[in-house]
Amino acid sequence: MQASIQRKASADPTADVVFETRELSRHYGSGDTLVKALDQVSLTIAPREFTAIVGPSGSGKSTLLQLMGGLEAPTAGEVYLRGQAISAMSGRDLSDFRRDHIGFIFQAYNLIPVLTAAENCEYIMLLQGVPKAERQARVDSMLNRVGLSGKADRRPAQLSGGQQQRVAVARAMVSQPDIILADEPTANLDSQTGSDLLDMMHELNRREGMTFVFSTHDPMIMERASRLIQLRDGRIESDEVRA
Ligand SMILES: Nc1ncnc2c1ncn2[C@@H]1O[C@H](COP(=O)(O)OP(=O)(O)OP(=O)(O)O)[C@@H](O)[C@H]1O
Repeated sequence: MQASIQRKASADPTADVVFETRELSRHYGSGDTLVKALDQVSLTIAPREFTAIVGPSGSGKSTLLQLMGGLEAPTAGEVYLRGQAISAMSGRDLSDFRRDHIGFIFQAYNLIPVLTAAENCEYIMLLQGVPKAERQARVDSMLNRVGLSGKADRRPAQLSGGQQQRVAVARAMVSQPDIILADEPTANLDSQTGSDLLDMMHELNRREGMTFVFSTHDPMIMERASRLIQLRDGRIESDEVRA
């Protein structure tokens, strides 16, 4: 009995882990100017978590998110997404993997200014070779879910900051990634707009099971988070599961 349970568990060791970091470090400079932005951080993220990474300025939050997303290379340690070592990939393999498995939401929205809201959402699926009819159906459905179906043909400059960030959420979700990494997504929004955006992401998390990891100073994100990871000086100071 015991043996069969163990065999079943080892058949898919990543089933209950989306993300894992092992002894992850990122150092800048050397000698007297050495900064351990991240220092041997090990953590796992389970499916459907709504995790906030918090901590004082300079504690390593953005660095951790950048390393988790493969946007920066670690000095030491490993990053795994669904059991695949992102930290061992480079070049085209890394960018293709990132495109297909990770959604990013940035503080400054980072939409392509010459494309409409719909085209911004469609862009990654174009690169993935998703057929046109499916692209359009997914974009329509996603823009509807973020409350922007009437604004599909507007370019970013014709949208408010909150609406642009909704497009960014739709763009991150529409290619159905394993996880969404959001770096201070509400930092440029007024509190009502930020609160509405968070309610929307929380709803997507609960209804569709999308896994989110935020780096943030925003108390509104902390209130809604199912898990709070507190960093200090590049290390995990506390890790609290709340739901
Ligand atoms: N490119 C870099 N070169 C040198 N030091 C860096 C670099 N990037 C980050 N650091 C340093 O690493 C440490 C962690 O920075 P990081 O941006 O991850 O912190 P943070 O918690 O996100 O801060 P904030 O809340 O202010 O955004 C800081 O001491 C920072 O100065």
